[in-house]
Amino acid sequence: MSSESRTAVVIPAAGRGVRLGPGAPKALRALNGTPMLIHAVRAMAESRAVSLVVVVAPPDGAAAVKTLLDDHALPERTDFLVVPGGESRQESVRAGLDALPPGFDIVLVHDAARPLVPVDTVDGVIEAVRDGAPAVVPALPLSDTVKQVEPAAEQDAPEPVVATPERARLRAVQTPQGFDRATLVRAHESVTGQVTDDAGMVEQLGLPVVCVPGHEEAFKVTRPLDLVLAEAVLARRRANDGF
Ligand SMILES: Nc1ccn([C@@H]2O[C@H](COP(=O)(O)OP(=O)(O)OP(=O)(O)O)[C@@H](O)[C@H]2O)c(=O)n1
Ligand SMILES: C[C@](O)(CO)[C@H](O)COP(=O)(O)O
Repeated sequence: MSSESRTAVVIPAAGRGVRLGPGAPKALRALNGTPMLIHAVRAMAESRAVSLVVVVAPPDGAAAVKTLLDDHALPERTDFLVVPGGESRQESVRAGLDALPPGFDIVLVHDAARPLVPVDTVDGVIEAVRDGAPAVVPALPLSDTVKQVEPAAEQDAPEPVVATPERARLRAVQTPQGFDRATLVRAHESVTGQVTDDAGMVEQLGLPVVCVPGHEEAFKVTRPLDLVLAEAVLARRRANDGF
């Protein structure tokens, strides 16, 4: 794939954010006064390689998300589309893919819930796809030892440990995940089971997926403590910009 290849990003933003607690859909909640989704959109549009961003809005919230995008300053070189999402992340990504116009050979899929990913991480993923990998995921080594368990039937009941995978061979994967468009479309057309990320669908096609370095600041806002961390990261960026 050449450096002439055009890149689009699909941002699934249709989740409710149940683990974050009661409130508006997660992507619309504020971080430092600005909706998480706007941070995520800006993070993608900061890459000069990205010329289209497709936002997948909560099913009944597409009009509100369009207004939100219109009301915030975003780079003029990037086009934006908004489509309604589905019941699962997988369905939402599929809705975004269906809305992609022709002419984009590289597609990134980026969680609205990872609003602070640095542009160097985004560019690293795009570069690896341009270099010929059909599927690329940013990833970090784990800090904790991981146990495989037999899940308990009751919440908080003790769970028997089945195995301890070798930590050095494990990675925690983030987004944006990057794909050769035809590969991602084929994965979404042919893989029907439950998956938790798009690269997992490509794996199921038997195609290679590679990891490139992720970034600590690309963490996913999932639980309330993550909001505290996200605001602290933004405060640190502001302080650094001040010097
Ligand atoms: N039906 C869904 C579910 C999730 N997502 C998006 O997928 C990303 C990752 O999902 P997650 O962090 O699990 O978000 P939620 O599903 O909102 O979280 P929860 O499971 O706590 O409800 C988020 O940007 C979320 O908006 C989506 O577009 N459509
Ligand atoms: C895609 C993802 O962010 C990669 O780590 C993650 O799998 C999404 O999981 P979620 O439980 O749907 O947030």
